[in-house]
Amino acid sequence: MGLITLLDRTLAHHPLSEADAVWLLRQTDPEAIAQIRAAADALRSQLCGETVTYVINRNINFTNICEQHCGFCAFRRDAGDAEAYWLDEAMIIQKAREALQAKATELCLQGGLNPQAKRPGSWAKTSPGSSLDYYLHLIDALKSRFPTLHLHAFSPQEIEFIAREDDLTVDEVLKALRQAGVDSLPGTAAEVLDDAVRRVICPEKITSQTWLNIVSAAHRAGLPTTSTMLCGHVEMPEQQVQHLAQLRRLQADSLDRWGVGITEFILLPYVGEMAPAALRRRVGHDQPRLDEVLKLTAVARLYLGTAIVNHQPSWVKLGLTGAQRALEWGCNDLGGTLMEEHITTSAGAQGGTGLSVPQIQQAIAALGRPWQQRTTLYQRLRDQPQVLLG
Ligand SMILES: C[S@@+](CC[C@H](N)C(=O)[O-])C[C@H]1O[C@@H](n2cnc3c(N)ncnc32)[C@H](O)[C@@H]1O
Ligand SMILES: Nc1c(NC[C@H](O)[C@H](O)[C@H](O)CO)[nH]c(=O)[nH]c1=O
Ligand SMILES: N[C@@H](Cc1ccc(O)cc1)C(=O)O
Ligand code: SF4
Repeated sequence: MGLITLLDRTLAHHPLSEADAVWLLRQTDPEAIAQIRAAADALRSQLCGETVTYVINRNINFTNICEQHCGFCAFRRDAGDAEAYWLDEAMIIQKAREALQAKATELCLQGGLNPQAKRPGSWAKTSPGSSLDYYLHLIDALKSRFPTLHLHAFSPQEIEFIAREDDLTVDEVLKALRQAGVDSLPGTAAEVLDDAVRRVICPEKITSQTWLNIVSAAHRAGLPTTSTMLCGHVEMPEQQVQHLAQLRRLQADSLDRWGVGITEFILLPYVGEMAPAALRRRVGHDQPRLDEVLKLTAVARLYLGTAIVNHQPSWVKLGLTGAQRALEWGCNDLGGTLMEEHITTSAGAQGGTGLSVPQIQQAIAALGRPWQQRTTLYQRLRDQPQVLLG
């Protein structure tokens, strides 16, 4: 089958096969790549329309103390290191209050896996207390004060960490967090869902199957998730497509069984500049290669098809101009204002740590597209999409 026929079939919602997706990723001819971009952009237009959405949120990375040592992570520290930090609850509440004043609808909470983060409480069996009680107390402190803020919190890796520390099941942890006020989970820690890649870049992390099981368990517990892929390091096109295939299958299964699933796909290009030297040297580039990221952005849009319709680039990692380009390669969302970001910024990302609402709106308007504020779960917040003139 020729390229044009394949792309036309995809636009007619014929699911792309894994072999065809790999073949698309291997295209190097500029004309072929232009066709792939155009098809991804057309599918975006068909499934999402022209409007580009964004969310007003604050990102809080509440501790960088982490028991793991992922090969790409410049953020983690050991307890006692000069730059180690662990925000207390009063500080987190203060940040949430500021977020609400800035009209945020969401707090995104993620941190290191800190074995000291324990509290006495109903789940505690021994003296320093339980990990789950620490997280529950934090969520309750935020939800009781700011009941309208959507709490997008804790990656599948953090869920597994809590369960392991307290000898609980993942289901028990998810149920308790949901009851306390967690509204959805960030789908980070996915990296590449291929255990050969994970052995190289994050050998201590949960396996691919455990990530899939926890995301599925979250959906079963009524918690939507996002989905991500950390790309641009040691992985091959086959492994990238394997990752997308597992997301597509998981989404079909979750929506079919529980009517709750993945809300968006976010490509996270590896930033190596200040990341640990071993992987940085092996990868051989410090900032994302935009043309590779854009091609993968387009193929992800085409492969995920009607299964995951919202695609978001990471402006933190690509810069706002790179993220604008991604909006022409299949993306329909610009993500959050963030207000602060520490994870990829500490790795040397150049996109900055926050965007104002006017910056986001102007970046979208400059592409001639309407913008609209959304909630975390993609409900549109204003009645009419608006276009900034001039
Ligand atoms: C830092 S972790 C925070 C939550 C938790 N510690 C975990 O690993 O799931 C969130 C995500 O940031 C991303 N990340 C970390 N370092 C990065 C880097 N140098 N470049 C791009 N993304 C990075 C990874 O995809 C990781 O899963
Ligand atoms: N939280 C970080 C993000 N993105 C989060 C999104 O803005 C938002 O929470 C999501 O779209 C929910 O629907 N990106 C980063 O690069 N770093 C973060 O810490
Ligand atoms: N964008 C992710 C969260 C995230 C992404 C990248 C990071 O480096 C950190 C966090 C989500 O909302 O699900
Ligand atoms: S990516 Fe997450 S788990 Fe891995 S070292 Fe960094 S903070 Fe820890």
